[in-house]
Amino acid sequence: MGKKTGYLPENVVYLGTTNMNEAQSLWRWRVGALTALFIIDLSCASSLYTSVHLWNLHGQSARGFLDSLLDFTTDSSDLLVFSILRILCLVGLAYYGSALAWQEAERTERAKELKAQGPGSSSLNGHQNGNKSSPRSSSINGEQNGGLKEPLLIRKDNAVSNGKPPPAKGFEEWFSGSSKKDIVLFVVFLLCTGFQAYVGAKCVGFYFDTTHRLWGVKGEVWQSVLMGTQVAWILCESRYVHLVVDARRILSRALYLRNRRKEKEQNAGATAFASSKPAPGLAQQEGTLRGDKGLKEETEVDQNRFLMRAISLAREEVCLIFCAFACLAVSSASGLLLPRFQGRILDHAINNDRPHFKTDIQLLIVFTIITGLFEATRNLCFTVVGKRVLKTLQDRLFMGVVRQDIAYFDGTTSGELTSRLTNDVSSMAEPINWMLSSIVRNLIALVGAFVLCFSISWKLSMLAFTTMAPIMHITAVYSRWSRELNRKRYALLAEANSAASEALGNVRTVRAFSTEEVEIDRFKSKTLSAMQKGVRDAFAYAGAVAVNDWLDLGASVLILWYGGTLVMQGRLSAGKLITFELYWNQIQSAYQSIMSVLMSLTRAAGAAQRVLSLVDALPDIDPNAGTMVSTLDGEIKLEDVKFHYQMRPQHPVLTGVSLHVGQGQVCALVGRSGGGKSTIVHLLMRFYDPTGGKILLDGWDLRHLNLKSVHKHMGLVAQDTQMFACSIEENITYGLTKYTLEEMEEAARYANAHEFIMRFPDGYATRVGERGVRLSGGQRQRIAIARMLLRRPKVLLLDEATSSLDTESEALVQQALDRLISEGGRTVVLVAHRLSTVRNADMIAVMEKGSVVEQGHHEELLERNGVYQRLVRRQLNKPTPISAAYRDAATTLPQG
Ligand SMILES: Nc1ncnc2c1ncn2[C@@H]1O[C@H](COP(=O)(O)OP(=O)(O)OP(=O)(O)O)[C@@H](O)[C@H]1O
Repeated sequence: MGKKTGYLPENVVYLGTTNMNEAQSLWRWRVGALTALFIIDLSCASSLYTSVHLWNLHGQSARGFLDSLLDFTTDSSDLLVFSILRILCLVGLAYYGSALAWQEAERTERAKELKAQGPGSSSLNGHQNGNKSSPRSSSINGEQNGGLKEPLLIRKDNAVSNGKPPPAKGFEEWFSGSSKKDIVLFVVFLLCTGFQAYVGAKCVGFYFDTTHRLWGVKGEVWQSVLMGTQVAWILCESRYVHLVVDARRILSRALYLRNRRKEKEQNAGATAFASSKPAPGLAQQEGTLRGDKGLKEETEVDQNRFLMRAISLAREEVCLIFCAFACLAVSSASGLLLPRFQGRILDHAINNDRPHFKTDIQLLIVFTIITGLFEATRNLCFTVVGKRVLKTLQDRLFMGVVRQDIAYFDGTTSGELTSRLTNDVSSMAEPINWMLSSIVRNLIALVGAFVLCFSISWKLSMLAFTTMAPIMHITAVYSRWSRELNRKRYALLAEANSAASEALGNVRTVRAFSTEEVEIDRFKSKTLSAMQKGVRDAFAYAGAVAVNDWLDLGASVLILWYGGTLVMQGRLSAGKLITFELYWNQIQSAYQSIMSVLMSLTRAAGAAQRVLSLVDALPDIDPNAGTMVSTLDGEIKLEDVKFHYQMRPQHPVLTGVSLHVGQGQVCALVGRSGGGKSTIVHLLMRFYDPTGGKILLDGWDLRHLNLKSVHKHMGLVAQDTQMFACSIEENITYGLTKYTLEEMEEAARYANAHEFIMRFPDGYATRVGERGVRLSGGQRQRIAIARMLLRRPKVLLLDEATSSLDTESEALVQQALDRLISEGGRTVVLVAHRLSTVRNADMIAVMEKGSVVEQGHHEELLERNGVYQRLVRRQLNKPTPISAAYRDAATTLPQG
């Protein structure tokens, strides 16, 4: 399921929903579940109490009840009383925590509104400005499709992204924030864990009824199940109080946003909110997933979804996975038997039972070899699967990126994309690798060891498991916190990547302006912030692991204490105690392995979201859809074409362009810089679709034609000549599978490129460097022209194709183009500033303010005494560039 607002970048935290119905049902459901838990808890306690008192007729009177309260081993009155007290406390704490969550949600929303209104706002009352909400505030509060369907967002502190540390919080602000609520929740946790430990301790010392039966089942079993259930429910209660508080926050936020929306609608009229368009702030946000028609939904990835996707990615490797699972089954089964043999060997040694001792030693050796062998094979299979999944993922992501609409690339940077292709993919694939190899194995080990522990001594197991609740709680708290932190960290790493590739891509400018230090600082500030987050995560992780380890050791002490007592009483053999301890260690290590996989899944969920969103996003302009075109006459018609770029929606570039270029005609687009000439070329190539009107090619709407087949008949030489880091030959023949060397050389000759190419020692094999840096601008442009000519297109689009050339080269290239044009049968649309380039065109279209203001021949337009004549006159009177530069400098630079 995707989010309604489209792609949500890493500085956004998902909190749930603002849909009122969803929020309310979430709240009701969680409150209901907590109530049910309380009822079960109380039922367990009272059933236990009743069974003890009915069967033992113990503590009938009020006095007896009070006495039995302190009777730890034979009565359960204490459990009943403590259950009632605990439930009352939890209800109170849940209520108070919910109230705090409510306040917190409102405060956060108001602060966000304030922030969005800018530094000018001085009070917390954002209501006065309701009718002129800034783009940012409307992006947060705006709801699409007329409903409260927008997800809840919290933006990270912008200061972090600017490389500056966020302002320090005052104690008041700190303490009045979510910390109070966290303290309440911590108290809930302590309370529940304390009671759990109490019930656990009671389990081992309690005298269960061995004489009575109910429905054929022994009283001992009934009572131990009741007590065991209570231990489990207490853990659930703690968790559910957290969930209720969280649901309250989501509900209060939804309510707050609904009220604010109503207020704003009353103030500003329904128009502002009834619009189904996304708010401009969000629409222009960089790094968002967008298609040609606007923002896109992002694939939301949480742990579970990540798991499902990982499984579906690994589906192709089903044979290897099957083999791995077979090995896993054998190694797990034999691995689970090892502690049993170890315990038995110890018992045989104590009892001096040599024959059994020897047999068990032999069996232990055999099972150890089997376990190791199958374990190694399983590992190998899963590692190979992991590597293959990584490759599939990399390929799919690259496919996903390349096929995106051009509008997407307008709103992102190559550094950001490189970061996705490298960092994010490997961060996502790493846990998949682990997960496949470790999660199932550890689950088997965990469940198996759990059952075996209970079979050895259920009381010992109950005691040991009381430490599981805090371990699980700490792990859950850490993993939630770490997920958000890592989401931010990945975003910062992408920003660092972006800064680096920008600096490296413009390294000459950086050198010319001596801004190396500035660029280094910019990069460092990003990596520093990312590193700080990583270090914080490492500290928290170390803390969580340390506490878990202590608890783990604590459990071992409990096992040895109670187990040792049982051994001394002769109720348990030393070997069984050792077996139990070994199984317990297995449970611990399996649990920790599962947790670390889950934690790495959590960390990787942020990266996975960035990767899978692109993998899943289909372009709005599908180059493979539409009617195939086998030949093209080349007639072009623009009918009232309107257009604006998504990143600047408030600035219309074309306001209604109508133009007809007949088959084989040459049309020159002229006009002021920024008038929209290149935009028309982009629309003809269908890099974007017009926002109004239509473009017809041979009478067909361009949107209905198969773009790939259309592009075969079109040639573009763009303003910024694009080269690949390979040989000149590869650059000229780019995208062609069939060509002859003669054809290539002919194209190069046509473009007046052959001569300079042959002057290079390696000729056509000369490598041009990244983006053609080893060539001059003019050389690059001539190679681009040769590339286009080799395809012999029916429609030529020349966007200032000779702009980088000196007068001599321009004359040479112009000659080549003239020759090509004069061959006839080709429609040419050329954008040019130089008079010499446009004067021979069949038609000149003069563009101003997004529309064609004049059309006609050169002479015709000159006679009109209009915009074209002024342009020509200005060009004829144009001072030399150098004097113009001096003049501009003199008028624009501050004097003195
Ligand atoms: N990808 C883009 N996103 C947002 N705005 C853009 C984008 N490309 C161009 N623009 C804006 O659109 C307007 C028209 O640009 P265009 O490149 O079509 O002008 P032009 O007439 O070709 O200019 P020039 O002669 O200088 O090349 C300009 O204001 C420009 O800033």
